[in-house]
Amino acid sequence: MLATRRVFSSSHHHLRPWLTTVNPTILVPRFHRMSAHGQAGQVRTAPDSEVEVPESKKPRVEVKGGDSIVSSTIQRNNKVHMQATNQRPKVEPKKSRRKSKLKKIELPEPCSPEDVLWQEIKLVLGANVVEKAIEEGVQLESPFSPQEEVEVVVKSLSPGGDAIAISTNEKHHKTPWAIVVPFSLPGEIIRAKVYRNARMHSVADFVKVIQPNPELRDDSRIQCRYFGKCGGCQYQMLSYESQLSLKREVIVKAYQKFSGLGQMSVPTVLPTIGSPLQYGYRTKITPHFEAASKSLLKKRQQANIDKDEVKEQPDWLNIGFNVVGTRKVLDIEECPIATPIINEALTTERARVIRSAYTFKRGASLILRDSLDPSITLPPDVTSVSDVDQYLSDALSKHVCITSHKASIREKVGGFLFEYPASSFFQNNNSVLVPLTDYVKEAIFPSGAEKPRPTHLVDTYCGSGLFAITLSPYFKTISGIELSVESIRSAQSNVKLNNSLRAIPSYNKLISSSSSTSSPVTSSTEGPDITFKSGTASDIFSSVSSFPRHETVIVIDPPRKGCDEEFIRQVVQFRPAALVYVSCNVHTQARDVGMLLRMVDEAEEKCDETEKRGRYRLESLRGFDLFPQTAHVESVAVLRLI
Ligand SMILES: C[S@@+](CC[C@H](N)C(=O)[O-])C[C@H]1O[C@@H](n2cnc3c(N)ncnc32)[C@H](O)[C@@H]1O
Repeated sequence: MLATRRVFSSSHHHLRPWLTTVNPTILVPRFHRMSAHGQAGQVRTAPDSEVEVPESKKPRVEVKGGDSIVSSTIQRNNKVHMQATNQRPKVEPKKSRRKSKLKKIELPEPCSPEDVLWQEIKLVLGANVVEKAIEEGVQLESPFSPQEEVEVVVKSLSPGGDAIAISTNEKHHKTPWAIVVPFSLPGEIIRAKVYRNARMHSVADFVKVIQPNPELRDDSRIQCRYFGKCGGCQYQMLSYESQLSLKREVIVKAYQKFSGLGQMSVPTVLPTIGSPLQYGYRTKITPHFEAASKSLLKKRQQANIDKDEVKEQPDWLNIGFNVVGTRKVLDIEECPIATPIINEALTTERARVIRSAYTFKRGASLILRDSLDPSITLPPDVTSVSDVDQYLSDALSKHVCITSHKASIREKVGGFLFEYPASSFFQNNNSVLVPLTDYVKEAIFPSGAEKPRPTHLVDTYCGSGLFAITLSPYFKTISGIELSVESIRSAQSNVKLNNSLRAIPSYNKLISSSSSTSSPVTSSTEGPDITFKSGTASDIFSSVSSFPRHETVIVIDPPRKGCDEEFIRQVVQFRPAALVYVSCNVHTQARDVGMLLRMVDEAEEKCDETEKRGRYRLESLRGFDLFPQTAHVESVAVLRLI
């Protein structure tokens, strides 16, 4: 899963930046991911059951020094099967020591990924049982030792896509204990191999399905030969419909567990909006690789082998994504959720890394981003271009893959163009951005609304201006704020770029098909007054104090950690007509929305009748699927002043 949404995630991720010092086009911050969005290699789907794998695409199954990970997607007769497991380094069980040293149960940080998993484990084991264990204050002893294989029945899916299961063997039930295992579905019986014990649960590798859930699982849907091993995707064996409904469930549970709101305050979560593309959608991937070990470099030096002499990919060099649940790199030649242009470029980039395999002092990450060709200058100098229509048509259709983090990326979202540095944040699934931004617009301007039509927009955590600019035809005044100075510069130049393009009749003609149908407040020639400011989100309120609050909408789109309390306090004080909270982490969104509604209640209770500003209703909740085949869900919450 992975952008790093951000994908990974970003995420949605534990990221450890690590800067390299070698080849400039691949010198990007290096991230170790525990999970990433959608990163895997490709095989073509066979129409019926199993997936055909061309001979050339069979994974290399290799064991190095006894500790490497072996493909969990074992192939027999050129078919991909969800069977077999990863082989991890042998860890001798330390049973006797652990028995005598019972540790206190330490609870995870609220709303962290560990906490989200823990809440799901509690649900499976029974909250009472867990509370009792916590009260007694001891770490229960795992019934399993590392490396032990166990047959489990899956009870539920965690929001991260891992299954929460319990042993099918009653002798293990004396201790309340869950097993967390990937690639498994509710109701299934799975063979799993424990590799780590933690707070009232063991983490295990998937070994094989003993009894599938026939209503959910169909392994013939799997399009990637690395599925079951790569940490990127979790749901390729599911129908798309099932993926969307699982993602809706994640939102339902997140609001139950993390908002602190009563049932009456939370609306029925609407069905998740799917991505128009379910494969080949991802516009950014960041595969990585390790450098040769010092001893290997020394050996080659002693043997007088030139560092440029690399005939074929060395056995130790894997270029790809992390093996699920590990920091080991899986060699991946193709990622079926990435766009075709990215996959084409991946071959070239891999070859370049292989040629320079012995020149890297450290591991590094590659960056591959799908972009409209930024070498086509925009706006064009219409006086010198002979065929403006053709020129613009090329500019809006010719895709390239950018591999330098310093280069500029160009993307089209409906009738708007966005340019931003390759290293900056931008949503990683272009195909869903028109539905997403249209949805936000429709939430702001619901049909049949009697209240004053909003005229002012505050785009907080605005990045390079996605919401501010796509919503610009509908507002008189817009103000955006963002921490990254680079992104703010992009947002400012994107306003200018789009204004210049709008002045070209051929451009308007070209993009009219993708333009929105509802009537804008401002005409395209007039344009709203848009200002962007760099800073932390709560700083925006000093600049928008003159905005009429009953005609103002705030869009909130924070990173995974959500908003800080100060920001929420300022929103409560300002109290605009509506809030649209877009989030890549529904758990922090639920926490923030709950906190906001409680703060509003408190403020209303404390003040005099004349000072009351009104309460919000959480009007709607809906997921958007920005990352098909992965467990990730984007959640949009709409709050309106009653
Ligand atoms: C999920 S992205 C959304 C960006 C933009 N709305 C979009 O969709 O392209 C979150 C953005 O918040 C920015 N950010 C992180 N912390 C922030 C803060 N405290 N105040 C303002 N912006 C912040 C990040 O740089 C990032 O661009």
